[in-house]
Amino acid sequence: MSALFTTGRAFLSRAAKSAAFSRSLSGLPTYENIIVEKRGKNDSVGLIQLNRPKALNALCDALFDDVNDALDKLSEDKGVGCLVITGNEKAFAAGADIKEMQNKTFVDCASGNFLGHWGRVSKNRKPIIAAVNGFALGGGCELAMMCDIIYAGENAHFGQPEILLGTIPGAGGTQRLPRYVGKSLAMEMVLTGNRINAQTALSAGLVSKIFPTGRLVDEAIKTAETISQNSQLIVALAKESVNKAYETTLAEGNEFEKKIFHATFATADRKEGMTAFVEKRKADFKNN
Ligand SMILES: CC(C)=CC(=O)SCCNC(=O)CCNC(=O)[C@H](O)C(C)(C)COP(=O)(O)OP(=O)(O)OC[C@H]1O[C@@H](n2cnc3c(N)ncnc32)[C@H](O)[C@@H]1OP(=O)(O)O
Repeated sequence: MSALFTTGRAFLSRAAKSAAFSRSLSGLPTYENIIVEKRGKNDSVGLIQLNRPKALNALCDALFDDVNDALDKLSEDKGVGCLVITGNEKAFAAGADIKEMQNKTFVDCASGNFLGHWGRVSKNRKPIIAAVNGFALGGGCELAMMCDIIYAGENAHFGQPEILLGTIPGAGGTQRLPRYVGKSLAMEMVLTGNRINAQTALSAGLVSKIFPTGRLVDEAIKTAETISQNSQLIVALAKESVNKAYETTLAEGNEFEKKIFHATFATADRKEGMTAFVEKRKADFKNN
C-alpha cells in the first residue's frame, strides 16, 4: 500500500496542477489548491494538504471550496475515521487571500455572505486534527481553531493580524480565540496583531502538543489512526458533546452529555466495547 501511496503522491502533485476534480489513482478527486490522500492503517485517515505554497497557502475562495469538497467526500467515506488538515513547513496558511479581498465592498461582503462557507469545517461530524507548521495567521489561525485538535510544529506561529489591515477577524477569531487562550491573550493578539510561537500556544492551551517540524504530520496521522480505531458512531457523539461545552451553559451541557451517554446504550458498539473488556479482548467496533 505504501508503494501505491508514493506513486499516488507523485501523481497527485502533478495532477493537482492541471485538472481540478478529476480522479486520482486512490479514487479521491484531485484539486487545484489542495492535495488529498488516505493514510494510516486501512486508509483510515483522510489527509488534506493545503497546496498554494507560492502564496503561503493564502485561503482564496477556490482553495476553501476545494477544502469543503474534500471534507464532504472524506466524510462520506465509511473507511475514514479521522481527518488531518495541514499546510507545508513554511505556512499552514497565511490567512484569507488579501489580494482577493482588497477591492471588495461592504455590499459584496454582505450580499455574498463573504466567508460564510468557511464555517462548514467546524460542522463536520468526523474529528479533524490541524497539523500546523509555520504561519497560521488570520484565517489560517481561524481554520486551525475550527478543527478539534491542534498540533504545532516547533516553528509554528499563530496570530490574528487583521487589525493591521484595518479589519477584524471574520471567521471566528474573536470568538474561538478567547475560548482557547482566555480574554487577555486573545485581546492582546487581536488588538496588536502580534503573533505567538508554538511554546506560548502550548502553555495558553491553543495547541495540545508540539513536535519537531519534520515529524508533525506523521504524529498527527498517528493520533488520527488511534481515533479511527474507535467506533465512528461514538466518536461523533463524543465530539458533539465536547463541542457543546463551547456553545451552552454548564447545566445545559451536562444535560446534553447525559442524554448522549444514555443513548450510547442503544448501540451495538457500546455493548461490544464493554463485552470485549470483560472477555479480555480488543473491541471490534462496527459503527452501529
Ligand atoms: C479571515 C479574515 C477575515 C482575514 C484574514 O485572514 S486577513 C489576512 C491575515 N494574514 C496576514 O495579514 C498575513 C499576510 N502575510 C504576511 O504578513 C507575510 O506574508 C508573512 C509574515 C506571513 C510571511 O512573510 P515573508 O516575507 O516570508 O513572505 P512574503 O513575501 O510576504 O509572502 C510570500 C508570497 O505570499 C503572498 N501572501 C502572503 N500572505 C498572503 C495573504 N494573506 N494573502 C495573499 N497573498 C499572501 C505574498 O503576497 C507573496 O506573494 P507575492 O510575492 O506574489 O506578492
